[in-house]
Amino acid sequence: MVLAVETLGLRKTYRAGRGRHVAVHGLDLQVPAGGVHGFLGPNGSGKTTTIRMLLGLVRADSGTMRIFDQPVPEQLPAVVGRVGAIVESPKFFPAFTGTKNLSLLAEAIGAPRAKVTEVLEQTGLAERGKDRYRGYSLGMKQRLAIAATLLKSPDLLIFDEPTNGLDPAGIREIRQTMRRLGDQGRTVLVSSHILAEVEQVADTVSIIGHGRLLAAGSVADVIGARGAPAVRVTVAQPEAAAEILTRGGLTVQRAGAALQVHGTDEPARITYLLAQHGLYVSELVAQRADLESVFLALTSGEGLGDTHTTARGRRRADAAPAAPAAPAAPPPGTPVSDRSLSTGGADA
Ligand SMILES: Nc1ncnc2c1ncn2[C@@H]1O[C@H](COP(=O)(O)OP(=O)(O)OP(=O)(O)O)[C@@H](O)[C@H]1O
Repeated sequence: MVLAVETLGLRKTYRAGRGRHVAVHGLDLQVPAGGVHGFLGPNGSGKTTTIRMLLGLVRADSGTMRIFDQPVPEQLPAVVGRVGAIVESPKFFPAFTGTKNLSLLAEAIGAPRAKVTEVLEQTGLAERGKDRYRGYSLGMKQRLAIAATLLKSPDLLIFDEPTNGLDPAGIREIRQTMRRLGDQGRTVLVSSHILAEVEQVADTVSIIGHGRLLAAGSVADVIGARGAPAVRVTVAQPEAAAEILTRGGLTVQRAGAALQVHGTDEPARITYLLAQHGLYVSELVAQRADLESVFLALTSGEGLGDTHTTARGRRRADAAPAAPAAPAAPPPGTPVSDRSLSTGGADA
């Protein structure tokens, strides 16, 4: 597999009080060349720090990084022409049109004028190029930022949370733009903590928590390996029901007032176990496995997972990261170590 980006044992610590906080913790990342790669993790899991290290904006403590097989940051000047990134909101002149803003940038980097029209088309802004930037919606502003990165025809595009603050229509536009770029054979590395949008657009994903890789591979592989279907159960006494189902060998998570039950795809087994103890369900919904459920299971304890009951019936509000009750063996093409699935949080 040809890789656009590869990191090995990447580590970054920041000073925190008298000690150090581990932001990126021995991260092994592999981004295949061509297509859209979702770089997923909860807030504070180390996505931005990783991207900033790749772009030479922050120095790594240890580990290696390669972009298109060139070691970076050492060889960054050799590959930077092939890389376009949006890490922070770029600055445009509000009183100038989109076209004018892009023309100025094109001139600055020596890109041909025809390129401006081309990138406006690629980002779906052709119709609005003559409008002033200050009248653009947030989604259009973000697409203009993407258009600006496309001026130099990069092979690798790195977007850090590109849909932050956008409404659903804006999110869809960015998603379509990323998909179009991936279909053109470019590599799009997009970080996000919003699963639904990434699941629809990504070919492959890496999921991180506390700066470690928790799962990676194609979206189908990652869901297939860990996204066992769940059943959502609403019952009058959820605490008692959770105990009973856990004793019955099922894995139970609290999901608001309801329970999320893994370990069986037979809802009848759940009703049977509960009815034996005089508990009757008011609602039972079999749920499709998706990236979101995998993500929540892998990152429970990272601040996103719900309180859940363990096999011993203990309630843990802050379980160790990556603690699905029975982690499946990593499927082929899933460079995940058991260590990263079973160890605790950052050891700053
Ligand atoms: N300059 C810095 N100094 C100190 N700590 C930092 C710095 N930058 C990031 N951190 C810490 O490092 C950890 C990782 O942060 P990072 O921004 O990389 O995560 P993230 O996954 O991108 O999160 P988000 O989605 O919120 O942007 C966090 O605990 C953060 O507080």
